[in-house]
Formats: sequence, structure tokens, C-alpha cells
Amino acid sequence: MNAVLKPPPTEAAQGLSISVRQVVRGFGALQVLLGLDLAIAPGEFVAIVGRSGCGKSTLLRLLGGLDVPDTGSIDIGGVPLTGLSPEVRLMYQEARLLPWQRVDDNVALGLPGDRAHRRAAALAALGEVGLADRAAEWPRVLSGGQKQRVALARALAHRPRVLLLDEPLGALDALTRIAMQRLIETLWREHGFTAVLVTHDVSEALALADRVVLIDHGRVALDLPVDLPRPRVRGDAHIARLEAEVLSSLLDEPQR
Ligand SMILES: Nc1ncnc2c1ncn2[C@@H]1O[C@H](COP(=O)(O)OP(=O)(O)OP(=O)(O)O)[C@@H](O)[C@H]1O
Repeated sequence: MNAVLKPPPTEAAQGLSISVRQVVRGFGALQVLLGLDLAIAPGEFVAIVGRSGCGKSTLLRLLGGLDVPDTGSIDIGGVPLTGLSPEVRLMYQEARLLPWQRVDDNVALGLPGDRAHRRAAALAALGEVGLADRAAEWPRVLSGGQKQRVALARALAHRPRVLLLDEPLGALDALTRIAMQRLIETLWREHGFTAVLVTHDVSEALALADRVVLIDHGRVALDLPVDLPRPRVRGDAHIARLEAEVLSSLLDEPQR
């Protein structure tokens, strides 16, 4: 008789689907998103690229519940998004740590439960980003890359089902950036959250994402699947071909 193979026990949160339908968002006379449609599957890793000012951060803020569309709708996990959700976490280019709180308290901030529970969750998350031994430090003594790892731990501690990453590696040097990309990929695989990464770096998008989505003129102008095994090898001929395709779409677009 065949034994039924059960998946290993895991704490991994199941990623949530994201559905963006005909979203319009403008600021005064400036129309930024002009009826944008985008569907993201549970647990998928999607990278958003596009020219500066095309509306990438605007879209991420909408997905994070920090802003609302003028018209159109957004569902997360099949439920209309109405504001901030504990299951959706954002990470930015700057770590945004509170300088008067130690590293562990920064990570524990806003976690549910009593103090001991919050502290244990913060230490576990710091361990996942390799910074358990820096828990008692002040943020100011950390490097830029370490601060971003703390920011990642702060997001992870909430066991997010959607992680929104707004150019989180933009300010890091090339080596630290690659190390952080690997860390994000590992954590995404282990935790199973849905990831949406805004990046200017097309090779970063292709290293990490299942799909690269290019926004132009307020809509999705290109939606490119990246069907390559992970971890992906830099300089791989297939990646280079996809990179040329995305870059040519970016460069071909008429300037606004
Ligand atoms: N709250 C706001 N009020 C007024 N204008 C805004 C606001 N938020 C965004 N904008 C404008 O909307 C446009 C899109 O901004 P957004 O930050 O989404 O672009 P982006 O694609 O993320 O750009 P970048 O790649 O340079 O970060 C820009 O022209 C920006 O100035």
C-alpha cells in the first residue's frame, strides 16, 4: 500500500492572491495609473519595473492599503482591500528604524501578544536574517545592509502573507545587494508569502521574480514570465536574452 506523503510540518504562511482591476489613481492634473489590471497568484514573486515616475510606488502604496484608488478595485486573498492589513507588510529603500529603540524592540514593535512572546518572535526573525547577535544594539551602529536586514526581520516577524518591497536594495553596494537578494529569495521560499518587488534593476527583477511586469502610461505594458530554475545564475544566456527584451521595451517607450 502506498503511504500518503504529507508535506513536512511548517509554520509557513500561505501567500495571498492579489487582484488589481481597472485601477485609476491621479494626483491633481497628473494621471498616474490609468486603468491598471494585474493578477498575482498566491505565493508568486512578481517584480515591477518601469521608468522613474511611472507609478510603481503608487501601485505598491495602493496594495499596502496606504492609499486608495480613485476608481477600480483591489482584492487581497479574494477580499476587497479597505486599508492597512496585518497580513500585508511593506519594506522600503530606507530601513525606517526608530533610532531610540534597540534592534529587538524595533522588530517587536506592533507585534501581538505579551512582552515575552513579542520578544521571542523578534529574536526568531532576527535569527532568520542572521542578526540574532545584534539584537541589543542601537540601529545607529549597524551598516546600511544590516539595517535593511532588521527591516526585513521586522516584516517577517508578523508572518506576512504578502510582502511588498519598494526598491529595498536600492541604496546598497553591489555585493551586499546580491547577498540580500539571496536572503529574500530564501525567506520567500521558506515562508511562502506573495512577494511584489519594485526595482529599477532589471537583472535583479530577473534574478528573483516569477514574472516581470513593466508599467508604462499607467498600465501594464509587458508581463514577462521568467521560467527559469532558482537560484538563477548571473550571466546565464537565457537571463541575458530576457534582460535585453525588458530593456528594449523600457527604452522603446516614448518619453512622457
Ligand atoms: N501624494 C502625491 N501627491 C502628488 N503627486 C504624487 C504623489 N505620489 C506620487 N505622485 C506623483 O506620481 C508620479 C508617480 O510617482 P511614483 O512614486 O509612483 O513613481 P515611481 O514609478 O515609483 O518612480 P521612481 O521609480 O522614481 O521611484 C510622480 O510624478 C509623482 O511625483
